Amino acid sequence: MPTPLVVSEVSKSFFMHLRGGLRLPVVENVSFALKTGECAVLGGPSGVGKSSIIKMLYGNYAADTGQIIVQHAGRLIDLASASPRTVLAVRRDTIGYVSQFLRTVPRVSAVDVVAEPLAVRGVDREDARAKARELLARLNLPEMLWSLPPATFSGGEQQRVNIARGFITDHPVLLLDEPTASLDARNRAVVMEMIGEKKAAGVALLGIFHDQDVRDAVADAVIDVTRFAPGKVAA
Ligand SMILES: Nc1ncnc2c1ncn2[C@@H]1O[C@H](COP(=O)(O)OP(=O)(O)OP(=O)(O)O)[C@@H](O)[C@H]1O
Repeated sequence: MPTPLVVSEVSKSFFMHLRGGLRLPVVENVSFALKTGECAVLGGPSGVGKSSIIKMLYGNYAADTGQIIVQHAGRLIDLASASPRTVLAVRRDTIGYVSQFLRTVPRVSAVDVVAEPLAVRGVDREDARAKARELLARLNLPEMLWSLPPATFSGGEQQRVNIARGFITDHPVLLLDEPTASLDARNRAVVMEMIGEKKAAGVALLGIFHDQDVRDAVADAVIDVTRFAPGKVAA
């Protein structure tokens, strides 16, 4: 089965410059591969480093050591040593990300927030908006909110805008950081269905899921992050 993303011996520490340069090791020797058409889930207790791993894969956090190899534009790229320009190109075309919280932009409507990733890839703006409306309707966001900026939306409404924005493109790799944390059962079910459709389309997904029922429904593989605790030799 094709592996669009391979993580090899990645380690990460945080340096607390305001605490006398204290070094906080978080994960060591992180190694796994994502498979096309499957959803892998990062497991382990709070604080073990799940979000930090996702953020390294998206280039938000730098890895200290190791490689993050992604198939991008017909080539293999090591994200751990890629230039910022390459990281941005990978984000536009290859790796999508649904973060836990929506970063709102003042005065931009929910529809345009969702449509933007398609628009930057050259899709006609009206076509992008039509697809955005379709996703917002599917995620049961009330139509009267579509033309408003999401800054004042509830936590669950903002999360649905964020999910629509992350799912609107056809990135071959999709990272999900607790996308269902603030959702009710009806909308959690919609997201589980959307994840199933991504798998069927051949997308490789990596997620963190707070809810056991969502995890059980979507996970093809569980990556236990306690294996990568500092001082342990990863199996
Ligand atoms: N930017 C940062 N600066 C300093 N320490 C950080 C930073 N980000 C994360 N950490 C620390 O790294 C450790 C792992 O955090 P991370 O958020 O990756 O854990 P997690 O497994 O996702 O936790 P949770 O399930 O609670 O979300 C924690 O001890 C956290 O305090």
